Amino acid sequence: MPTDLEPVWSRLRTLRPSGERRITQLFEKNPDRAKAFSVEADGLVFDYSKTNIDDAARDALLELTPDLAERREAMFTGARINETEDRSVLHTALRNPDTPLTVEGEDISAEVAATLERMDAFARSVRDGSFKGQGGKITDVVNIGIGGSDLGPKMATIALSPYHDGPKTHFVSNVDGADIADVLAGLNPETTLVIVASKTFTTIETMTNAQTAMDWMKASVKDPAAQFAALSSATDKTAEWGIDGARVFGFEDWVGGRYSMWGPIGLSLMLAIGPDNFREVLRGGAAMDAHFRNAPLAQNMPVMLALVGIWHNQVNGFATRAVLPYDNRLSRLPAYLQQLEMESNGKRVAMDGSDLTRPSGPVVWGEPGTNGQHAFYQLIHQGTQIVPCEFIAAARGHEPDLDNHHKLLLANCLAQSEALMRGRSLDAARELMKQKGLTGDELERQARHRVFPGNRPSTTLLIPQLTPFTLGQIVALYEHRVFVEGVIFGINSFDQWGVELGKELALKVAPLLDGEPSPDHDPSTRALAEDILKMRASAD
Ligand SMILES: O=P(O)(O)OC[C@H]1O[C@H](O)[C@H](O)[C@@H](O)[C@@H]1O
Repeated sequence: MPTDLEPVWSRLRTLRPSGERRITQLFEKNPDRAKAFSVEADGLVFDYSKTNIDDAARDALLELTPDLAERREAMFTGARINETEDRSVLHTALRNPDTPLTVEGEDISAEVAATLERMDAFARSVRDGSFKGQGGKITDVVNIGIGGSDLGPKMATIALSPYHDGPKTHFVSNVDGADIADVLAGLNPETTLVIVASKTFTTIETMTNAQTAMDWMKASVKDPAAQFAALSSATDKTAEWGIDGARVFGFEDWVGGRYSMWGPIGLSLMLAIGPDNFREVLRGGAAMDAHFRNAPLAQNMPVMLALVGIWHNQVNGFATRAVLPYDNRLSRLPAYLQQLEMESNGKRVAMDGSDLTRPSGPVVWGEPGTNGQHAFYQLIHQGTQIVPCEFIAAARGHEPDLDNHHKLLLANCLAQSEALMRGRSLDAARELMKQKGLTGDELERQARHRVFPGNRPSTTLLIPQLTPFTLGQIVALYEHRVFVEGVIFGINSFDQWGVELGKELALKVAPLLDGEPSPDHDPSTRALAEDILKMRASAD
């Protein structure tokens, strides 16, 4: 029976700062605040001092976690915590292949290690050219997958481009033919390896793209299936595609799609950066696991990241959060986190089926800095909504010759969080206008446009450098944040029934586009389908 947290939630509401209290005052009161409201984990620093959380609020937030230790152990040890699908949740086992783990009589770690060895051997053979396409050494790899079978490997492959020394890696996800057409254009089928990544091996987008790739390959090579590999939990289905079992890498249903980049779904990443670097990603994830399992809650990075998020969304009512990596190679991290966070915690009922009494997860969005600064930061600084910002920055880049760029990047990151907190008062804005020679009503009017309310919260995650190890730490950090939030909300973070509906509906609508009458659809949908048919006909 989960502990009743209502009294803690009520207290948290009373601890929301009144309009008068500013974050800057918290720093005045406590000169050690920057350190006291930061957490370290194996070289990573998470600074949440530029938020309106004070000691009392932090203490109360920590009281939201009475069940956490027990639930955390339940996850790590393979209890069936995904109750609506009756499954264990063991993606952590994928990055801890050397830690013995037996679940329900099955030696999980041995299975994980064996699959990793097979991936390793296959990746080496592709990279060294001993595995050949029908036109010689593999030059290009196309990963076909969607959702969790795309976002993780794609995000990580972009993030780790300085480590690429394997074949060029491409990703196709959208069922829009434009996606696969653009990727295949210019590739040589004789030296391309196609990876079909799908946990279920039934996802219509992926299967449609895979068929198109197979047809493309068939037009040029004798044995197209020989240049296909498959990553799936449904290894029975991969056989139907004629893909040799030696190139099929299976995983169990205890790996959720959005948590799957650590295992076979990461094959495209492994091919790009090599098995040794891939294992470094795993080591980074495992280091964050150990930290999450062992660090006291107040010094526990995923726990504090989760509690800060809860403070902003559930307690203060800020509806979204922005993830702002000041690292161009983390350009797909916001998209990755959108699936991780919103598919996991975008729920409306508790584990027992009862309605939630407060919001679950917020809307997550973002773009790399500094690009975002020249686009949507206007709203973040001066809009009427408060958007808590999660800045991410690496102390060092990978381009020593361009260190001037990197310092400027970092300066921008720090400047933004400082400006969000401090703002600019009306008096300071008036002074600026005075210096420009304005007076009277015009000075006042112009000054008001230049006021920044400030007191806007942000956190900063600092990493030494974006490496395979630190990327592993970051991804595992966010995974565990989602877990902690899910435990506190009392929801199941590991199912995704909300996505299933879309899959069913698309199949039901398809006949409309073939001109078949279908009274089951609403008038708007029918009218739109008719317009589409008319437009398509007039273009013929
Ligand atoms: O890997 P697949 O079985 O093809 O699934 C791909 C994606 O499908 C659905 O959209 C699920 O909601 C995602 O969690 C999953 O990652």
